[in-house]
Parts: sequence; structure tokens; C-alpha cells
Amino acid sequence: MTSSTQDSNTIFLTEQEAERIRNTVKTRIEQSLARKNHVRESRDPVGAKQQATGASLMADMGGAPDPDMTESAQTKDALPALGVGSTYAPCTSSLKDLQPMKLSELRMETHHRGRRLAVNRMGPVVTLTARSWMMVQDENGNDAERLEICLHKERYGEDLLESTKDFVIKEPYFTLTDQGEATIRIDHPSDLVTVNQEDQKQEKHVEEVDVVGEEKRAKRCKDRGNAALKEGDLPVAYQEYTEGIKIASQEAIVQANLDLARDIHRNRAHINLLLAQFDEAKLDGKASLTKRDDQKSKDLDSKAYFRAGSAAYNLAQFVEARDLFLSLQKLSPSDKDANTYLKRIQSRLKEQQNGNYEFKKLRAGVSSARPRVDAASFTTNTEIKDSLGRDRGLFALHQIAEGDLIMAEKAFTVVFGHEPTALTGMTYDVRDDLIRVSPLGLTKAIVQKLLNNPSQIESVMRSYSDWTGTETSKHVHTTADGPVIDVFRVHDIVSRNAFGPGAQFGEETAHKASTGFWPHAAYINHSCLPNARKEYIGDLMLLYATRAIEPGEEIFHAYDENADFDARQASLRRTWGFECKCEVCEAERADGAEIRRKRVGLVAEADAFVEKESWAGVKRLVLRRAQKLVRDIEGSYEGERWDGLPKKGAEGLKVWIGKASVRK
Ligand SMILES: C[S@@+](CC[C@H](N)C(=O)[O-])C[C@H]1O[C@@H](n2cnc3c(N)ncnc32)[C@H](O)[C@@H]1O
Repeated sequence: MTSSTQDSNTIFLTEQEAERIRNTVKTRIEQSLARKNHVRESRDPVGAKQQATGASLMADMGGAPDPDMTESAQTKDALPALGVGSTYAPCTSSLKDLQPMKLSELRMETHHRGRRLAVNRMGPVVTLTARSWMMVQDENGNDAERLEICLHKERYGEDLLESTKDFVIKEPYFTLTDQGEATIRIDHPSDLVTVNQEDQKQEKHVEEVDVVGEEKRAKRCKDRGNAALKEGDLPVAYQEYTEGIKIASQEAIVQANLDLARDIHRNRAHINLLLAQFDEAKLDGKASLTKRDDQKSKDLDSKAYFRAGSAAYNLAQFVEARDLFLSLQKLSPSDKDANTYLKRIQSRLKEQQNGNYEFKKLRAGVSSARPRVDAASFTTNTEIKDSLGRDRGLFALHQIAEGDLIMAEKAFTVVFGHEPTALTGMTYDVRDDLIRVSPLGLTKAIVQKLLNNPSQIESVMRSYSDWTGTETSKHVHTTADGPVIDVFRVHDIVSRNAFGPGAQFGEETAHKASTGFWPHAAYINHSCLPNARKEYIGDLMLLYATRAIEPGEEIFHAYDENADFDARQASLRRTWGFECKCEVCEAERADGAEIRRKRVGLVAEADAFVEKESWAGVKRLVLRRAQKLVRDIEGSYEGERWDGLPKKGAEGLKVWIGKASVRK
């Protein structure tokens, strides 16, 4: 995260608490490695079920301590603490290409690559803040195992574990919990596939399709889906429609009743819009088109165009959205919604092409209840290119005058501090032995959005990340079973690319800080001598030129604005993993520790002075002291290396002097 969310918001852990987190993670790794490849010990199913039932009751009553939680020293608020950095790639094969295995074949501290394990849940799910777990058994039924899923357990708007009983785990990872108990552990949500038992039964009879019976079955799914929608039960409506589409899309049913699948696709498009699954909503809308000329078909197609168009709009695919709404307008020229949408699209296209925003209206429209703006991103002034020593960076394509808008970007995702999804955690990274504050709520929201909209995976995964995945997993974003999301990559992308959009809607605490991810702006590198500054309107990031920028020049903003060189370097190293070598940092480095220490002391004195002394009617002596302090600070920047560079630290004092009037 950028310093803007961290400066005033640092979360302190006591030494003991930090040590406890470190030890827990290290011990877990040591113990599981020591038992690597050990044969699994079977569990008594009755005892296992009782254990889950007891733990679930305790968790529901708030009675059992959540083993992942830790307390910060300052506020005594409880935060989840997680070990990170023990990365592994998600499974990139489809279920059908994996070989089945049994619980008894699990080996400790092993990723069972190329294998799949079918299990069903016994007893309840124990829901904890960062991890949830349950007991499962395989088809033999005389054995049981613990299955734990970390953070990402929502799908189709509901809790994946609670809503289903039958699962297949792709390439199961068998390891220990932080408390030393054996467990199957799932980090990547795509490694857990839910199974519909009806499906399995049906698949056995694919050869002899009973057309009349199947048509009836699909219609029943559709009716049940409609009823669930009426009740507001979107997950059930989604499941029923999906099942109905599957049945109605069989060749024999399509031959007999082509419109049945179309009708269900049209209905599911609506559910998908409500579930923010825009990729599928768009496909559903298009799949339901009849393209016939009778009025009833035209009305149905209008609905389909509307749903597909809204989905495209939400995916910021404004040209496609315009075409879809124009098709709708052709069928229903007086459709008011189409005309409203077309006007909105026109505005978005203008914003996208020229950065033509109605800022006043946008500012007036945001509030804590509506913190996200209806706006497009404007990125055509810039391009992404290699930046020497900094991997990639953002560069100006044209001349940009001082004060002009360089780019504007609507966030891929923002979690605002006041929203229920905000969740801050402490992560201990085994790769660099550091404990950090981590916006777990943002990571969760990004993973969720990618699961819902797999077309976005590639552009998000291009961002800088310490863990890049394996050669295969880097490029495989989907299998026959759905999207593949590497959550470790998302976590590392968040660590190095998230910004804080500031406290726009009232005060924030470190435990509930607003954070977001802007994929284009994520390419902007840091400089302590930046040529750009950021502003936010809700989730829209605006980047302005702080001086004239030439075509081809790299754009920089300051990740950390701390005037103290050593503190700034430490923060850049810790949060961003690099050492700044900009001209200012090189000059400060050349100054040496002694001069820097003296300067930090003088700046602190100046800050304290401004804080303490009133500028109204000051004594001449006091004014002289202020003037001397300014001279001392500026004088500490000695030598040619400082020519043309800003001599920072006395700004506040200079403003104070400007206002001061001497007492007569
Ligand atoms: C938000 S990303 C910036 C874009 C990144 N360079 C890329 O290739 O995607 C932040 C990461 O860029 C690198 N970076 C940013 N500013 C840098 C600088 N001044 N010097 C060296 N590396 C820098 C660091 O690896 C940092 O963690």
C-alpha cells in the first residue's frame, strides 16, 4: 500500500505478538517439512464430525478463540494474522485430465499433482475470519479428513462450503495447520470444484436422451429458477438456470425446442447482472437472441440486447455496449432505457478519448453511500514501456502541460474503509521475514471479481508481482471447470500495486483503511522528484502533471513523501522492495548520515516551531529565530549536487514567516 494509508495509520504489534506470529508460521513449516511424504493417519469419522460440530457451535457463539487472530498493541483490536510467501501454483488441468485418488493416499506436505480427490462434507462448516474448515470423507465413508479453505470461499453470491456437500479437490495439498493438525488446505478457489450429484447421475445416460422428459426437466429448472428469483434467492436461481441450460443445450433438445435454452439464457443474463458476473451476462444475453421478426421475438430480443449491453457497459466495453444498445434501439425505437444508456455511453466514450470529464458533477455525485463514480478511464496520453532498472513504467505519448490531466482511471476494485468488506490483516512473509499490514479485504474483492469475470484475469495478472507463478500457471487462466486464479499472485500484486484513495468519506482507522487497485496507474514508478500528483473522486484516480512533460518522458509519482531520507528508504524497501536512486536520493546519500541526521533535527525543530508559535504579533526575536532556522535547513543542502533540486523541510516555516506580523 502507498504511504498515504500507512503514515497516520500504522498498526503496532508488540514484540511478543510479532514473535508469536513468526514462530507459529516457522514452526508450521518446520513441522510439516519434517513429516514430508509421511503416510496419512486415518481419522475416526464419528470423532471428526463431533470435532467440527463442537468447533462450529463455539465459533457461532463467539466462544472459541479464532486461532488466526492477533491483537494490535495500540487499540487492542483483533486482526487476522496470516503466513504468506509459501507459494504454489493453482491446478491448471481440467478435472477430466486428473487421476482420481483416495484420502488414504494423501502424503504429508505434498501437492498431489495430476490427481483429484472427490469428497463430501460431514457436519457443519467452521467459519473463521480468514480460514474456514470442515470435515470431509471420501466415497469409502470409513475415514475422514479436515479440509481448510483460506479467505476465498464465495461463489455465485454465496458461501461455497455451506451451499454444497460434494466437492472435488484438484491436486490436493496435504499439510499441517498453524496449530499442527493435519489438513487438506485450499488456497486457490479454482482448486475446489463443486459437484452436482444430479449431473453425475445424468451423465451416465447421455446416449439415450428422452427428449420429452429432458425438455420437461429443463422447464422445471427454469420454473424453479423463476421462483427463486421471485424470492430473491439469486444463488439458487443461478444454479437452476445453469442446470436448465445444460439440459436444454443437448443436441436433441435444441432440435426439438430451440427457444427453451434461449429463454433460460435470457433469464440467467438477468441473474448474472445482479451477481456482477458480467462476462457471462453478456454471453447469456447474446445466446438468447432469436433474431426473428415477429413482435414477441422482437420484445424478447430487446430484453436480451439490454442485458448484454448493460453487461458490456459494466465491463467498460463501451463500443460494444453502444452497438448492443443501438441494436435494441432498432427493435424498440422508443425504449427510454436504451436512449438513456446511449447518452451515458456517449459521455463515457468522450471521457475515454479526450479526458473530457464533468468533474463538478462527479464530485457532487459521490458520497459514502455511493463512493463509486460512473466514469470511463482516460489513458490515451500514456503508454507502458520498459523502464531501465525499474522493469516497466508509464510514459507520456504527447506533450503534457503543467497542471494538465495526464490520465484518469476508474479502479478495478476499491474497498472503502467504511464498507463491510474492508478487512485489514497482518501478514508474515517467510520470503523476507517481515510482518506487514495487508488489505486482505481488497485481495478478496479482486479475487472475487476475477472469478466472476475471467476476461479480466489476464490484464490484472500482468501487474508487477514478486510471485509470478510457474511457466504454465502464468498463462493458463481457465480450464473446462472455470477460471483459474492464482491467489498468491493477487496477494503479491496487491502488496506492490495497491494505493490508498484517502479518507474521502470521514476518518479512517488503520484497521479499516480504504485501498484500491488501478491496473494502468500500477505501471507508474516512484520518484522523490515526481512529475505527477494524484487526486481521487470516489474510485476515480486522477493524475495531474506537476510540471511540463515531454513526449517519451516517464511519468513518476511519489509512493512515499516522508522528508526523512532514511525513513523514506526504509518504507520503499519494506513496502515496495526497491532502493530509490533518483537524483534527490543520490544527493542525500552523498551527504552522508551525519548531515542527514542534522537536517532531520532541524526540520523537526521547524515543525515544532510552527506548531507552537502563533504568527500573529510575534516578537522580533522569535521571527529572527524562524528566519535562521530556514537558513540552516537550506544551508544543510550543500554542494553542486543540490543545484536545481528541491531543498525540502522549511516549507511550513516559510508560510509561517509569510503570515507573521511583528508585535509593535
Ligand atoms: C506499482 S509497481 C510500478 C510498475 C512496475 N515497475 C512494473 O513493471 O509493473 C511498483 C514496483 O515497481 C518497482 N519500482 C517502482 N519505482 C521504482 C524505482 N524508482 N526504482 C526501482 N524500482 C521501482 C518496484 O519493484 C515496485 O515494487
